[in-house]
Amino acid sequence: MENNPTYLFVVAAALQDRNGNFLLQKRPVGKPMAGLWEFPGGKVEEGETPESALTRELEEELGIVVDASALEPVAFASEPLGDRHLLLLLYRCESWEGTVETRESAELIWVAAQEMDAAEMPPADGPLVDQLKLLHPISA
Ligand SMILES: Nc1nc2c([nH]c(=O)n2[C@H]2C[C@H](O)[C@@H](COP(=O)(O)OP(=O)(O)OP(=O)(O)O)O2)c(=O)[nH]1
Repeated sequence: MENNPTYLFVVAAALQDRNGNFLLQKRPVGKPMAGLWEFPGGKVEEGETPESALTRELEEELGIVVDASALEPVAFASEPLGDRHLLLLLYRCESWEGTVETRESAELIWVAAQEMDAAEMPPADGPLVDQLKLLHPISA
């Protein structure tokens, strides 16, 4: 799908800590939409499932190991992005191995879904944030 000229296929994670806050990272200088806050993740590459792509991205970007079974689908976005069409799958994840730390010099913040409106995010993310606000509190 990565090379499909029509679709940009992206996966992202709403990592949730014990306080119920979610992780956002700042898109680095040099990338499109630099400076906006986003959910960690990235493009699905050829031969990957969405879940294997996301576990790869989380290890590359944050140094954590996530089991695909811990990825809970919560929302998706489907909208034009430049001359392509973005399909973004968002998963919630509450458990991982390792300590979250940026591997790509990105700024990280933990923030409640209810407070995410204050963070400037890509246009596709607004409805995703709305879905996070509706989620039940984290499991015991
Ligand atoms: N990771 C992420 N990407 C998002 C979000 N919202 C949103 O519109 N996007 C878009 C921005 C980009 O066009 C695309 C992700 O591409 P990217 O370039 O960051 O992915 P990547 O990590 O695979 O990057 P690269 O290896 O190509 O440098 O999805 C979001 O919340 N998280």
